[in-house]
Amino acid sequence: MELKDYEVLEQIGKGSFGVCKKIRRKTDSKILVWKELDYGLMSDNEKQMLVSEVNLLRELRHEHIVKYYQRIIDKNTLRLYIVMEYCSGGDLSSLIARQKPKRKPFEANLVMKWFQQLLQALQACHYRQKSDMAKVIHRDLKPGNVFLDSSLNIKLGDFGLARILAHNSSFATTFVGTPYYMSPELLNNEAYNEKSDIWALGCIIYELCVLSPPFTALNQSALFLKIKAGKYQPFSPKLYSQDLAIVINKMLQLSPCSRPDIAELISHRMFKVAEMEFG
Ligand SMILES: CN(C)CCCNS(=O)(=O)c1cccc(Nc2nc(OCC3CCCCC3)c3[nH]cnc3n2)c1
Repeated sequence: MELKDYEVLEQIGKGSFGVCKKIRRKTDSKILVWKELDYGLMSDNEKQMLVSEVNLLRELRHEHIVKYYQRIIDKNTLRLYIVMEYCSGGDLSSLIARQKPKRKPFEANLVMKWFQQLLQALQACHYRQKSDMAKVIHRDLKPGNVFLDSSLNIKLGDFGLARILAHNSSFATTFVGTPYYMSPELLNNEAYNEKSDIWALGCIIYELCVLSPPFTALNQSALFLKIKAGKYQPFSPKLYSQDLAIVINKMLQLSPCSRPDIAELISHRMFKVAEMEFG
């Protein structure tokens, strides 16, 4: 397939990597998206990193990870197009923003479903990382990178791209969001590890229950102090199980080794109850 095999429908948004557009495949009218990246300003090293990130994207196949279809390189415009599945439910950050004015947090069953699906998606990534020692994918886990399909199932977005391009000065400066989900170890410039994802996931699940992240501040330095202090407003368990509140608290432990890992979380009894009730 080439660029001419697709029809551009509309621009969905702009990310640190470039532009995201909704497209239609002409052969079967399937709706997809592509992300356009300008690699014209990239050094050879950055291009190499981009190639390896895209190759990793191709290998991550999981029902709760956005499906990668193909990449198209346009040597005339020095642009890379990455074709992926379109998630009609949009991104979680927009969903939370729409839920907030209703002052009604998400249903407990929905939060547990999304929690379980996010854990399954992360497990697929971590497993992949383990088997391929060559490269650990840095995940930029945040609600804006978590999408939903038409049945409100989770589709974890393409994190690697944002990270790769963040190294590229021209990209890093233009799109800097507030790093609400940054873990204490990352603030201390320690190595990124799987437990950093557990922290970010804890922040996201907390936000689904409270409709705001556990750590907020008016500026970045105040936010960093709050994260390093690790103190946050406990959410009222009246809408959610005590188990959930305890698990989130463990995921937001300052020291990475005190946080549970994916395996512990996936097998937690709080998911069992849900399965028993709804089979
Ligand atoms: C029911 N409605 C209220 C739902 C509103 C929802 N419809 S919507 O307005 O077109 C809409 C909104 C946001 C996303 C999507 N689908 C989507 N977005 C992606 O990336 C967005 C991009 C990410 C980086 C920053 C800029 C935006 C994807 N990447 C791979 N697959 C993707 N799918 C659709």
